[in-house]
Amino acid sequence: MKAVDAGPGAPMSPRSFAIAHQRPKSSFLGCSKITDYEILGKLGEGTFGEVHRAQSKKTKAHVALKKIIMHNEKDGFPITALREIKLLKLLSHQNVLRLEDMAVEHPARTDKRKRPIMYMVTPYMDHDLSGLLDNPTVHFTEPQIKCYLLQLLEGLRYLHENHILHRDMKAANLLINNKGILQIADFGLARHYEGPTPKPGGGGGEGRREYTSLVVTRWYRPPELLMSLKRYTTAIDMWGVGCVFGEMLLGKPILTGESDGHQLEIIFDLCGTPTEETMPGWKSLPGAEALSPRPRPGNLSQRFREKGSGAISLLRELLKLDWRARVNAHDALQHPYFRNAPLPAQPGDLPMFEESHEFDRRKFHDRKAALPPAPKGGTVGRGVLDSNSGPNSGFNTGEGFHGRNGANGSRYPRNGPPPPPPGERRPAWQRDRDRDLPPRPPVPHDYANGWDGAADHPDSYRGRGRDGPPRGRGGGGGAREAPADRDFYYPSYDREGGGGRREPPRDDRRRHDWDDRHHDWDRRRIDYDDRSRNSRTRSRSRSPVVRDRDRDRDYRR
Ligand SMILES: Nc1ncnc2c1ncn2[C@@H]1O[C@H](COP(=O)(O)OP(=O)(O)OP(=O)(O)O)[C@@H](O)[C@H]1O
Repeated sequence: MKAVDAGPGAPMSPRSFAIAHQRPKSSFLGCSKITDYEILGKLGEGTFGEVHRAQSKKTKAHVALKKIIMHNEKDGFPITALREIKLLKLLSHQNVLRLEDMAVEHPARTDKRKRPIMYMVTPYMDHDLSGLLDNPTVHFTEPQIKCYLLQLLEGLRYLHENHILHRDMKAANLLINNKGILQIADFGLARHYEGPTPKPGGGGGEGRREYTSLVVTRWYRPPELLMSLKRYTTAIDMWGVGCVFGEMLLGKPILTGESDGHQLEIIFDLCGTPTEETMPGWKSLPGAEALSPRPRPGNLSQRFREKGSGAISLLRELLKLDWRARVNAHDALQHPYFRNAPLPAQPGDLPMFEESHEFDRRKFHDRKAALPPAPKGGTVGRGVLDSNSGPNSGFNTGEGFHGRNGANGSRYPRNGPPPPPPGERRPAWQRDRDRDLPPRPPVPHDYANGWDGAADHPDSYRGRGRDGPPRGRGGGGGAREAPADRDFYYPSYDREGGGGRREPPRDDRRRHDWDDRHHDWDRRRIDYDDRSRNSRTRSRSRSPVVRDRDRDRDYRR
């Protein structure tokens, strides 16, 4: 499909974008029944749903089914999921995951739930990059890294030229098949971008309007977002590409911050402390006011010295502190790194690997599984973990409409992760390997705090509703109910002595005021925590978010 650029002066509205991007009708099946697919096993558990592998009974093609879970049946089909579906239906590029069908599962007669469960159907991909990199038997060669990176940049150039911000660029969202094709997945946070599309030689350019800065998973979050820039650009995705590139080079994530403050610190360690030269105007960013980082030159060349000057040079371009000067996808594709030996491999020449998905590592390795997770929310929550059931569990069992079940909404029960289900796919290499990494970072607070999206355009692909106070349900560890007319998820902080999250008033003009008041309220909650617990209790019981904020405060001091 031809990229459509309305030109710098005339950004496209989501509606005109949709009209300009109609995919041929034949490329989308429509709505099938879940019984048209044979479920083969669980592939992943994202923030917003579970992903299962299945085979189409008609075509025999292997597919992935992403279950759209709803916390509350009465909330209806989540509008943010609708937006993700709508966007995915428009996109058509070799390096962007394609939505092929929607499948519906009607509840059994005996089932209490009334609404059907919907599944998004995409082609099955053998790996996600995160899972693949975690496999100790897999070692990427330089031509292979170049091949994946080229495909990632092609996919991103397509998205950016079409005014789409992905906003959750990370290795786990890059799917790879055994034909060597890489595809960008998970458009749950993507949105229409109203700024000018990046121009050759023009970096990311200047942002035109404000969006929420609480997007992108922490390890992949660029410094400008960590410092709360709201007028950001497509350059936020390019930072994520830099992190993924570094991760492919080193075989593990390169910036594994334990809190937002720590994340900034390690970015400064790598890229140098910002100055007016390297990041003009950084001091006036809202999140930088209290920062006085110790000066350091950055150690990028040192850390990647074995990877060659070409890789270092491209990495430097992608990990530029100054988002305006950060290389865009178009220019990155022209970087000499791809023209110098060893040349990029062709996808078809790449070796085949044992299938690997992030979920396997999370379930069997990652300490994240055992931690109380950061509050997560958004469109759809987490179903009950089908730990002790077969691969088809969750299908016609009614799980799709369950709420979250663990402490603080953990995907796991309070006592930590369950034992692996009998017979579930489990690559041998994942049983005996523990990597020395901190727990995976939480998804952006944005997912959790419905109000953050309020800064976004109403047409945002992940915009949030805004009116009315939430109806709290209280009770430790549970989710708070969202108002029926909205697709919010309110994580509960009751155990922390706070209440649930609140959301901004409907009136846009009051939104920013509200945000400020909300932050005050947040701070008060942290103070409350400090006062009300001795330090030992606190370190045991504070949620990661509150802990992060305390740590951030210390860093900022
Ligand atoms: N088409 C697919 N083929 C194979 N595996 C897939 C596919 N789609 C998703 N997965 C697996 O499921 C995981 C979660 O999928 P996805 O990122 O779309 O869900 P999410 O709920 O939005 O997750 P996140 O928490 O990252 O936002 C992926 O990391 C991947 O391992």
